[in-house]
Amino acid sequence: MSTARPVDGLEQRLRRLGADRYHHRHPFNLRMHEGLLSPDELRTWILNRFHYQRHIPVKDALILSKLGTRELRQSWIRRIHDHDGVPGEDGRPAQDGGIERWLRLGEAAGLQRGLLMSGEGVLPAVRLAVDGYVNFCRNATVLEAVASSLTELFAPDLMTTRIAAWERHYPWVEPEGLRYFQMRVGQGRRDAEEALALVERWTRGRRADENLALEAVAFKCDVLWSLLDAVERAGEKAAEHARGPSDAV
Ligand SMILES: O=C(O)c1cc(C(=O)O)c2c(n1)C(=O)C(=O)c1cc(C(=O)O)[nH]c1-2
Repeated sequence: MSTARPVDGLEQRLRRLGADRYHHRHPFNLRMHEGLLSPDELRTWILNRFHYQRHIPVKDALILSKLGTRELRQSWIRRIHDHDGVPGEDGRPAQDGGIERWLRLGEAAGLQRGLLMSGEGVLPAVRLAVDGYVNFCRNATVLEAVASSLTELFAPDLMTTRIAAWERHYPWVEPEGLRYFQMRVGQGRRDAEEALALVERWTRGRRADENLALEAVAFKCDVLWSLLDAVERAGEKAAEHARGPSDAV
């Protein structure tokens, strides 16, 4: 009988990486779930995450341009519609997208959509993290660019936790605001399944290619982690400012 351990498949390796490095473990998210964020901290997160959200269709358009067949493009283009929405014949939206729902989330938390649209208040490190993700999808191979979306394997569970935490701890956010996350749970599951099937098809169990996919997901975890580091630090600075000058010499 062989005592060799079976070699883990790609999905198992991805799930192990996520368990370790996905932003569900970030202290800011842990505080969010425990109900410990102030209204200003939650609003800072919503405003800065909008910068990420509005760039998702841009990175998906870059990925679209790398897909070599009609079938792949037909499928991937849905992601752009999911976020940008679909215009109707009369110029009014036939289908709202995630960006519109995120603007409503801002309004539900007391942030005017004009402020979110202006980009005012987006933290420098958040701009860099989001640029990093967009440029990764611009410059990497199609395998790596598609693989970098695979953090979505972990997002639906995190959003389910988030919805429950917000209902419980932040009732001042109007329930309509949660629509973004409620819609995204199903969309994220479907997107992750689709991307995983593509990455498995392209890597065909070759270890070196699987490693490239894992590195892309590790990079994406760093993007999401850095974004929260910046938001968390902004909250600490605001609290220090509110306390006034310290006595330390
Ligand atoms: O709130 C979250 O924790 C979270 C995480 C992620 C993710 O893991 O990339 C996405 C989203 N939300 C999200 O809303 C979203 O539309 C999305 C698209 C993508 C992607 O890489 O294509 N990730 C995510």
